[in-house]
Amino acid sequence: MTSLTLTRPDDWHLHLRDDQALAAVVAASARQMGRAIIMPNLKPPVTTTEQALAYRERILAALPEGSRFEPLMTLYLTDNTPAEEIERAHASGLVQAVKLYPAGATTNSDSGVTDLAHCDAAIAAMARLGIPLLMHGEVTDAEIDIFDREAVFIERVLTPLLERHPTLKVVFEHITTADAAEFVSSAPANVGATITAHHLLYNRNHMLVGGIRPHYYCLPILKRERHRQALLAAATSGSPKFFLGTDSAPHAQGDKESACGCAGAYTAPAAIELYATAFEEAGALERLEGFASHHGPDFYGLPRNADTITLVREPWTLPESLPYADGQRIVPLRAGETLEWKLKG
Ligand SMILES: NC(=O)N[C@@H](CC(=O)O)C(=O)O
Ligand SMILES: [Zn+2]
Ligand SMILES: [Zn+2]
Repeated sequence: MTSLTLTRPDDWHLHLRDDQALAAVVAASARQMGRAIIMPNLKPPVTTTEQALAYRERILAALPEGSRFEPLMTLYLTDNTPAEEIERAHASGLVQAVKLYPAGATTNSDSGVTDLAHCDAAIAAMARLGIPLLMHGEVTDAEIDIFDREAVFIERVLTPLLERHPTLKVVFEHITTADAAEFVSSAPANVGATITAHHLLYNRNHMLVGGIRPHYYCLPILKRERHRQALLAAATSGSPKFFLGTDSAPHAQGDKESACGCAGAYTAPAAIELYATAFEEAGALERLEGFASHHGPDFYGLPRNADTITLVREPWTLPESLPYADGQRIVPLRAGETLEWKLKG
């Protein structure tokens, strides 16, 4: 196969940051994706509908001329989010989901939820209004090993939540384990999951063998090969529960290449090409369109995109770094390496 045309994909998990960083990264997603679910973990976090709508305006203002990219906004759930805020979000028509960060789990999650019991009224409103809860699915207890935090989250947080709110739409974000893939596969239709390109392409050896490679460090952390294989099987299974969410998470080069480096992989510049690489490796390129372009909008109850993109088999090399905020640079995942597939146009 030398060319592949797909319904235009959407990114169901994207970090765009703000200000100069936003201006530096938004075009990379807008040229590939029709829409994206925009993560609310800014400093300070996007906790109200009013803030989400203002952030949306800043994103639209940062887009290249003529772009039709649509940011789908989210609210950052806190211990104090009132049910009325969920109602305002729903009434706006522009806020599509609410994001759960367990307090301290990841980048800018300090204002996150300490115990879901505090959020019961807000979650009941979400279940009633059909607003999905997007979850960073890791526990944060110091005694739980970082490689086990996702599996323990299923047992301690996700299972009891779904018992209490069985009709709540839940997206288990950026899943990284066989445990999560199995849980979602056997859950009812209101439970879906996003899978990143980097978790389909890499295991923890890529990050740690022959030197520590900070650009592969993200949360949830890369797992062992058995888990990567389970994620590939889920993504290429054709199941409508699994869809594309890059979790492209830009951090300046200096903040990654540091004695205490930030978590996050910047994959937006070659997102669809990275997914095509993973699907081809699994011998399942014909399943890419469902995963990238159909399952997400179907889950969210939104129309599929009406236009298409074309990938061509044309090797190209990702730049070593790209311009970022305040004169800094940013290193995309696979920097300086060659990709077989290239987005046309
Ligand atoms: N994935 C990451 O490693 N980092 C994300 C936060 C997140 O999605 O957990 C970020 O905002 O940098
Ligand atoms: Zn996360
Ligand atoms: Zn993320």
